Amino acid sequence: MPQSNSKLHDDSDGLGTEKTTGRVFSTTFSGRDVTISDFPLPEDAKKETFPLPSTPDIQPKLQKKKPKSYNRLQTKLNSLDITPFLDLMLSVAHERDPSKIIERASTGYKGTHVTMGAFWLRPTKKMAAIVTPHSSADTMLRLVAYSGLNDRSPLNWDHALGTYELAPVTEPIFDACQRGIPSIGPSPEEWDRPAWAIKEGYQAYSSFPVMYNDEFLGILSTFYDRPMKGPFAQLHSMHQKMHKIFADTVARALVNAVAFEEIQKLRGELELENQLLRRAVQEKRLDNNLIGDSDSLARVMEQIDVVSPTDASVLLLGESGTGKELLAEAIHSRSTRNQNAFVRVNCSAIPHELFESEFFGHVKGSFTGAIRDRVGRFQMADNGTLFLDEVGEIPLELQGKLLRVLQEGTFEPVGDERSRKVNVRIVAATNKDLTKEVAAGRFRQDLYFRLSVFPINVPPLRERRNDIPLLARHFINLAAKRMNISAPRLNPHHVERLQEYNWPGNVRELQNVIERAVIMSHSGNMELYIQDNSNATPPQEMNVHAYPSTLAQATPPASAPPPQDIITEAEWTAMQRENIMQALEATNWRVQGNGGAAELLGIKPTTLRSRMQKLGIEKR
Ligand SMILES: Nc1ncnc2c1ncn2[C@@H]1O[C@H](COP(=O)(O)OP(=O)(O)OP(=O)(O)O)[C@@H](O)[C@H]1O
Repeated sequence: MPQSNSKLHDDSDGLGTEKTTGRVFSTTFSGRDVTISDFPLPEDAKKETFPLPSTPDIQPKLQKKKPKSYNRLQTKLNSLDITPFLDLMLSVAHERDPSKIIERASTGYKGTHVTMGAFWLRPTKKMAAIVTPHSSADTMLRLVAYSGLNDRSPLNWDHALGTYELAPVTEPIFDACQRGIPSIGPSPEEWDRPAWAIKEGYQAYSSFPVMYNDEFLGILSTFYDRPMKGPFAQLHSMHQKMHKIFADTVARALVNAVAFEEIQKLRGELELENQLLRRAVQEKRLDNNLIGDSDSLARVMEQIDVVSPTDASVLLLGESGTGKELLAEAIHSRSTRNQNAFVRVNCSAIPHELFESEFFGHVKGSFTGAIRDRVGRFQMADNGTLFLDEVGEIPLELQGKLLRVLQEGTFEPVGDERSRKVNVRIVAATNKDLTKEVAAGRFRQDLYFRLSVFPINVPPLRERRNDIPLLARHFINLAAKRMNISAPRLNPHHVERLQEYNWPGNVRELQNVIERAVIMSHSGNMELYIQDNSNATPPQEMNVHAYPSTLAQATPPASAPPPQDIITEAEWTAMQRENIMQALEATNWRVQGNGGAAELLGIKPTTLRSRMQKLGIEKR
């Protein structure tokens, strides 16, 4: 049953006399905070239902004694327009911004004889978006909205204790509401009014708990300037029903809005995290893929850093297998287009008659075999990067069409007259000397100029031998991981041999040689099969087709390794020493434990220590 208050504190000294400029107030009374622990919850409290009072009949006495007043009141009640209330409830229910719900709540207290409305919230974690959780956790109430009589805004509302002063929730109200029970005081006799209520002229009140699924969120209260009894009991009863709807609507709207905000926040965080992860993956890919610390590769990377963020066309020039495609990917990853597609076209692999369709797409039926519409590479790369590998292989008669897209950004799919507009950044690569091709009339000069806005020369591997050990280790690890075996060791002798070789097939050939060696390795020992061509002069222009398979070139004789592979005892000791030093250096001289040098070398820490002693290895 709704409660009336029999016991009340005069809490004039607990009104929270501090003046504040905000609209959020601590609720204090009797000089202390109201805490939920002050009012232990009865076990079965939440299971009870609390019906509202049935609407009382207007006093028959009044009808008899003062028929005029009775009629006036009856007319007023009959003509009560609840449309604004319904509109307010709807707008609260649909609102997704918690602070706007609070704002609207403060406008919901209008009603005949309603002098003041107040909304207190528990500063729980759930409501953190609205009220900062208090250090005493969620046990204090805060006044988050209130309004004065009729249209007077809280700003102008002159309270006896000054503007913005707090009318605190009183103990009996709190006690009832936090158990989910409304607290009703229809007249001063049934409500032991505190001094501030007397001063303000509040004669009656009703307070409703704001509950969500048995959870007490706060209190909504209204105060009246006259006793709501006798002829006004019916009005008060109607107000209570509206009040109950108001409290329930606010509770649901608030919980939904807070949850919605939380979802938005999480979605934002997730998006950000995804972006960071994508970036991390990209950087990792770059770091993992582009191996090398030679000066010449560093110079290439400097140029890539400069040109990547621009939209300039880049022409990568270099022998086959030098890493031009990897560098093209690096340009894309470091550009502002990196969230969009990187599309590769190998111009040397497209049959002549399919070039146009490959680049620009086609519509169904435009030629024999065009059984459905096809999107061309330019369309796929819209807002991204199009990598034209082996660009020197594009037939002369198509070069004009390509030039037009590069100049105007428009093209027509085969069999379609409508132009398409695209925004594509071009990175091209070739192992041909394009100036010679231009001179020979096989490549359009205007297209050459268009493509080579920013030419980058990628040095062959033999001109950056410093990169060889790093690349070799990288490829050993990759191959071992793929084969699910532990990575065989690369010893100084291997390195020496790899660095002596001329690598006409560049990094691709090195990768092949290493992969083969890993496949053939036994118990961590690796044999390299490299054809000794150290004196061979690499051709000026080369492409993959002009060369026999490097793997075939490197096929070892079926017999045992050649005699030059045998090393002396002294060389062996030096190699061992070097190997141990490398492991120690790599682990910052940590001998044992996870990721320690002993683990790297695949031996026991005690064995490593005794070898270090034998070889005279001491920390530098
Ligand atoms: N710096 C590098 N670090 C790691 N791997 C590399 C590096 N350079 C090249 N590679 C690897 O070598 C192989 C050949 O590289 P890529 O295909 O990029 O060369 P390319 O110059 O484009 O060759 P082509 O002209 O024949 O198309 C690839 O497997 C690539 O991953």
